[in-house]
Amino acid sequence: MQIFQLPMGAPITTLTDTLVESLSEHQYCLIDQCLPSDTIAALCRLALARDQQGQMHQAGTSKAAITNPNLRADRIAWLEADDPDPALQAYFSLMAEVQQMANRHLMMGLATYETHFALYPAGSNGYATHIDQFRQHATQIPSGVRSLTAIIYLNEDWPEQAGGALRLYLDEHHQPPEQDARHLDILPLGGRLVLFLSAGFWHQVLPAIQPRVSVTGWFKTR
Ligand SMILES: O=C(O)CCC(=O)C(=O)O
Ligand SMILES: [Fe+2]
Repeated sequence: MQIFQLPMGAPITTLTDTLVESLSEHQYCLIDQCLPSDTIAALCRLALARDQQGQMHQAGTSKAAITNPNLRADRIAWLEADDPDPALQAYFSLMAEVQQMANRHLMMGLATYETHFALYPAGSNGYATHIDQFRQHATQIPSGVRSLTAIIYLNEDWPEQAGGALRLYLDEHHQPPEQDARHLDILPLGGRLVLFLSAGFWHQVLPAIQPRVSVTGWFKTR
């Protein structure tokens, strides 16, 4: 598994090269330190504060896309791009850059972005194996569908024994794959950005013994 580390204050060309190369070659991309650590910490505090203020709600699942609707443990709060919070502004700017790069260099035609904080409580079961996009008929042009998934993890540190990895299944499967099918286990380390083609990967969140905080979004094509 290749994980790119962005040097502090890396020029945007470094991010572009990494993202474009990795997405076109593997259809996924992992970048550590995607935002300064104080921004990640501020986002984490904000997510926890919103939870404490009762602004998060139990996430639902879309029937056709999930194998076991009883197994999605996170609480979520949707986010608005015009939120004045500085950490959220930094987050939305980074996502705007990602969108621009994907469109300019990979012709992805990404038009809109929807995003939420997610908080999996301590001892949660995670999120059962699912895919973020309904499968389209090969001749259909996808429209208004989730095309690129973007997750940034917000826990400052994350010991491996805490569980909670994102298990990304690597091969194409027409049905949810068995747990031991070829996969990557990606630890939810603060500042780590994971991008993948929404239609391309079955994935799940493994059970975690500690609270797991992230911000997850989807770029949609029109
Ligand atoms: O948090 C993660 O690692 C993945 C979350 C996810 O798959 C989803 O919200 O659709
Ligand atoms: Fe997902």
